[in-house]
Amino acid sequence: MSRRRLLGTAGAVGAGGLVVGGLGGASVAEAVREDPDPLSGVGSATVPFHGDHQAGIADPAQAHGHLLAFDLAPGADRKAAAALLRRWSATAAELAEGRTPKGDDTGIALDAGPSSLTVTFGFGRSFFDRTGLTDRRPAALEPLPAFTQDALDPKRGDGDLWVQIGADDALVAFHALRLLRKQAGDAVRPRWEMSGFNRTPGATPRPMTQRNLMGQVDGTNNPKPTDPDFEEKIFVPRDRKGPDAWMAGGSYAVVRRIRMLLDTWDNLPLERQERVIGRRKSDGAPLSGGGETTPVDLEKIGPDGALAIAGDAHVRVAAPSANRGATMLRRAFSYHDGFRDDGAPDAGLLFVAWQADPMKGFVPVQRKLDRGDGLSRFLRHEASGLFAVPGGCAEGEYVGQRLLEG
Ligand SMILES: C=CC1=C(C)c2cc3[nH]c(cc4nc(cc5[nH]c(cc1n2)c(C)c5CCC(=O)O)C(CCC(=O)O)=C4C)c(C)c3C=C
Ligand SMILES: [Fe+2]
Repeated sequence: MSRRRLLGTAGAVGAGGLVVGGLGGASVAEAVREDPDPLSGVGSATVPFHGDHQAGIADPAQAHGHLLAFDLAPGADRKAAAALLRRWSATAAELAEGRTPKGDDTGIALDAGPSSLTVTFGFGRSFFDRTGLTDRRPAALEPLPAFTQDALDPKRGDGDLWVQIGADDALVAFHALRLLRKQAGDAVRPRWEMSGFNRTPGATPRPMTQRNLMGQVDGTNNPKPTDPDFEEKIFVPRDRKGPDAWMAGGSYAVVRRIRMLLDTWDNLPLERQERVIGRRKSDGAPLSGGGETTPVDLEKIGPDGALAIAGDAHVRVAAPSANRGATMLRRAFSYHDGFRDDGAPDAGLLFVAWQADPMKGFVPVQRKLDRGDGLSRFLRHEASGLFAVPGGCAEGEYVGQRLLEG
């Protein structure tokens, strides 16, 4: 405690500095660093909450993630939902800046900086009926079609409200989860929660594309914010008109819990693993040649006279060029929830795909993968959700305000 001072009043020290949170009970004074040690790069990194788009979409996926869905409690109406989103937005904005919301006595994130915390809010299809807003429900929220290989658990899918939390520190991420849950009180009932992870920044000698639990470099051919058509493919146009004009600047999130049959996969020889994806495992380079970022050549014939990228290789079947340009931004977290009764790991990918319209992103691609993807033998789609994620808000506003007050 040598560098700390106990304050008799509640208060938070702002961004850049830090500190915050109480030490336990509500009557306990808050501990504040008088002369804080500088934060590491990871701890001090911030992602602004306010902006045209919500945070947690086009920025890199963090090391820790929580995906949560809530249903509105019986009797909670549009007004209650508006009050909740106002409160949640204010809290998310404060946390993203490294400030502690008034009254936070958890102490969970004490000492830590914002660590690239993002909180992203979305609405599920059922939200609109529950709040009397059915006529404002976007057509894009039509339920996803059933895919033949789906084995979905409805209790772990969909929901009225969806929250995605990401941070490069596990306690910072949990802190946000804890506060948002507390603030929601009786207005909502938790429906499902899934937690996941990615590689921690700084764990590799240089920044690299993530690896998934199958060991593959995953994310290479994602659309980039610098691509000329990125905005158009991923976000709803800013000049959107009609009943869902409130979605301007927003995006649609498809969330799939995809279990990997890791024991089966790990028994597959390397060469066959690479054939299934169409890329090298070591560095993610396409089997058609070059390095990780070399464009995939789907026409290339190998020395054996066969296609270098097999007919059922995942990258061939999923490629935009094979799906009339269908494009999505994949921003996933790995998960491991212990072991199943048969001893196999309950592990895989919390796959989150972002697009301006699911019918021009996830749906056509998944239809094709469902039929002809070599990777699907090693996967089980176990839960699914589709959420309308409104555009970002300015300071003093809240996410979803145009819907809830428009
Ligand atoms: C419906 C869309 C997709 C699902 C579901 C999906 C699941 C899934 N994918 C991997 C691993 C990799 N996917 C890769 C590329 C890739 N995947 C999709 C779509 C879905 N994947 C697309 C559109 C692409 C890009 C295709 C292209 O344009 O080349 C790759 C290669 C590296 C990369 O580009 O990211 C890997 C590896 C897993 C493990 C998985 C389910 C658990
Ligand atoms: Fe994929």
